[in-house]
Amino acid sequence: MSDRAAYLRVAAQLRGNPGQWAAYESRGHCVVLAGPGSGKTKTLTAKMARMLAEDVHEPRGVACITYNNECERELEDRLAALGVEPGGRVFVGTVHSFSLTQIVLPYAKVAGLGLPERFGVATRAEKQESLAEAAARTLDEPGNLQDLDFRLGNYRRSILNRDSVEWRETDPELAELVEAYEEALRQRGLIDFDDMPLFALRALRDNQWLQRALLAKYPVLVIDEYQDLGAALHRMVLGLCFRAGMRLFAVGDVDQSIYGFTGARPDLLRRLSGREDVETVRLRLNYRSGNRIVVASRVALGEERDYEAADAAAQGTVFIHPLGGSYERQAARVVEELLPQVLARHPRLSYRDVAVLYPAAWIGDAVAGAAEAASIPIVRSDGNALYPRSSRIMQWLELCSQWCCGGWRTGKPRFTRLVREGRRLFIEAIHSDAGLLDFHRALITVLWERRDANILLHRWMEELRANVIEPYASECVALRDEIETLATFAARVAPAGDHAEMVLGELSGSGEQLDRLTLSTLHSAKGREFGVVFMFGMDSGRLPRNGVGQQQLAEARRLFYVGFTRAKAEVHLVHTARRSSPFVDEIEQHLADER
Ligand SMILES: Nc1ncnc2c1ncn2[C@@H]1O[C@H](COP(=O)(O)OP(=O)(O)OP(=O)(O)O)[C@@H](O)[C@H]1O
Repeated sequence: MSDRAAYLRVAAQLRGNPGQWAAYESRGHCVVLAGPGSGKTKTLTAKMARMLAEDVHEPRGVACITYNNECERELEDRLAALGVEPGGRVFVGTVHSFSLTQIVLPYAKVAGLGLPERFGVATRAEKQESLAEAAARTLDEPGNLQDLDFRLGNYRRSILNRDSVEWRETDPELAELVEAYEEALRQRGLIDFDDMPLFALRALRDNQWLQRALLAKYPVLVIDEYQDLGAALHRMVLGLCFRAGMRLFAVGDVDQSIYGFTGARPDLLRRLSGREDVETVRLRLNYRSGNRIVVASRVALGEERDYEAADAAAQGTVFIHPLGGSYERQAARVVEELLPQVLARHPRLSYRDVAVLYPAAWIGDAVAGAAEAASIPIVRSDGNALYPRSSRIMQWLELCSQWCCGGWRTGKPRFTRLVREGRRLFIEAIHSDAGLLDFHRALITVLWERRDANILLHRWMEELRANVIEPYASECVALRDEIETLATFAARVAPAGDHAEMVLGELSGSGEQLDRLTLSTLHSAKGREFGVVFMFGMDSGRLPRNGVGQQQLAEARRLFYVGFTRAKAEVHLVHTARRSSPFVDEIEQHLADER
């Protein structure tokens, strides 16, 4: 299951760092608390590979939970390098997918959750419809539905006990709205994303045997990015690990908590590490960034930390660029002037080592436009991307396209991976080895005939959708929103769509296209690293936004810190002339003091 030689090689690196080694050698509950680039994920993945090989015997396995699909993708890539493949005895996924696939779907009926036999996961449109109905029923003036959705989500995520006074009295109107909304969903035979961990918690709380069943399957629970995972997961951890007996290995950094608006609670990580039955390990060395970047990042955070660069010889550089004009003009300067200078300074780097990070997707439009005008290939992770890169079905489609564009010859990716990932995706529809064989056959039949990077994407997708995706997805309740995402994308590449000319090679990012400049929101860059990072749009009023309260201000600062600490060799802070963010001003002052 894991590649012993590979994880032992990593272990040899961890041995040189007493903290990493202590975590790797830990026997009981262990929490690693450390700053950016300190090797939390490296330690976690090596530890997981080791546990699968040495501590946890087949058929038992390890469940690994992380924040979102993007983080899952990063983890899976890193685990794959250690020979650990998700599926079977290894679960890797978000708290929502853990709740749905490991608890709610298999046990809803026996755990008495009161869900109909064939419930579905609501699409965006169905959620909106249910919310509109609930708002019309319970509120005199429903107002903006998007605002309501946001407030309702926060309320559901933050107050978990529905029988409590807190639930009824903190905001009685909102509590009533939530209940009406959930009722409207249930009448349609649906649950939504926030329901998943809530139902899972309820099932675990009311059924001791279910906790034991999970323990039997997964004696170890591994959690990455704990600071952003919220109250529901924390409750699950308390029950599963400290009462039922699962062993916990968690990593996180409260300074990188950037999802307060979705219910993240960094204090829960502090509480966890404060427990007497948990071994807490702290790491100080930053293996990613040059020393100047590490020192400046402490200024960016605005709090004293004792972090330092692991390699004192690597200095790193911080640049500040006040640029005039619109974001479009500024983006053109970045792409046409600054980027070539970077690549000239670092001949070993190419586009794939550089990221442009920005506070909001619409600012990314300017950068994407400039890159396109300069014929620079990009890969974009934000809400205005052609499709959400976090979508599981789109990730699988990318893999399939890579196989068709040469992977069938090079083994990158191997066909077995397409089948394995497909099985995870359509898990509700593939029940047996014979079923898996049918899936394998259907997939190879479609893909083998379409191994051509120049084929129009809509042609390729039409066949795949008709012969593989639709027959299997129709049986999967967990995939309904993913299918909606796929349909939106399919419409854009269809003959009447705005990307009708797109060919398969563009989806796969194959060949030369694999060397692409990363464009991402600061949020989506979490957990990643690049040789050079441009932080674009670092203007006052954008980061932080105008008029925000103390908590949001602190979170904006942490977001700036997260972006800053993605860089190994260079950070470029790009802002509109005379409109710099106060965070940029602080760095500028620090650089001036250093001189
Ligand atoms: N002991 C080590 N020896 C050499 N390189 C290391 C060591 N530990 C970590 N690294 C390298 O440091 C970089 C950062 O590691 P990793 O991504 O695991 O850090 P992290 O703590 O998860 O970062 P972040 O919280 O910023 O996402 C990676 O390139 C990793 O390979």
